[in-house]
Amino acid sequence: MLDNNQIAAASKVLHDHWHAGTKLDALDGAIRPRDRAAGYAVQAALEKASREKLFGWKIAATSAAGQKHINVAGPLAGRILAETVIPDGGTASMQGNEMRVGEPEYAFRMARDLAPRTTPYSVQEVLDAVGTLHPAIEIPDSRFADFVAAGEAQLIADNACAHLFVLGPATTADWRAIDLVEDRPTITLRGERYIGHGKNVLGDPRIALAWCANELRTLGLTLRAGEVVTTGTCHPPLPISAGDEFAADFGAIGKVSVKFA
Ligand SMILES: C[C@H](O)CC(=O)C(=O)O
Repeated sequence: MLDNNQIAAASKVLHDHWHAGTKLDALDGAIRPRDRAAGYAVQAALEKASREKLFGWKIAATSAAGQKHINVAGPLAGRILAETVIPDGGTASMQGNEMRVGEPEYAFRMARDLAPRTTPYSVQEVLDAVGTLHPAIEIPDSRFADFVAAGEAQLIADNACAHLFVLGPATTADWRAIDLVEDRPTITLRGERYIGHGKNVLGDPRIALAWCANELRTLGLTLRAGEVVTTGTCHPPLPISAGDEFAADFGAIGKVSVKFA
């Protein structure tokens, strides 16, 4: 495990690259996290260093395609900072973005805090604390030039590939009655249509949400009222370029879009 100085040094390197829009090959051996716990410790320090308000949480790699994209075996949690949130219909800069993909996602906003616990939360317990469901788009990136080689501990330290995030309006329909497993949003990009599938997200986006609550629980954290959790891409990451518009229509759940400049 890294000591506090090593954690602070690793988070500073990542923070500086994040803000300069530059990439690194790997964290130096002396400050490189080697396991998930060390990765999350660096990520927490990164949040502190940013002095930004926490908007919510992202889950990377809840789908087979997401896992393949960053070469990990299962989900990783990351923080969404307020400065990285773009309004629905707004414009995202491609500057410094090497990953260059857009991802349609299901996002939940918490209505109330989850009470801290030592035992796992059930899916229903977490859902009972949710207020709203939203269509969302994630625009991930990595501070590692070769994110496929970085490994899960470094990817967790680097905030689970968080970069930019677009939250659509809250679903007006009774979202609790919608079958999220069989939901199939349509993504329109450069005149082509792509169909996502709720089932791709850990079998059910609600299971992904509960995974996040339980992952945070093991870190001594809990989901809080107002926080948003975006559950990971429901379609293989779609390549994007400046000039594109990425529009996702989730049917009864609603629509969300972003332009790239
Ligand atoms: C960056 C990767 O595509 C992982 C991810 O953010 C996701 O699966 O969602």
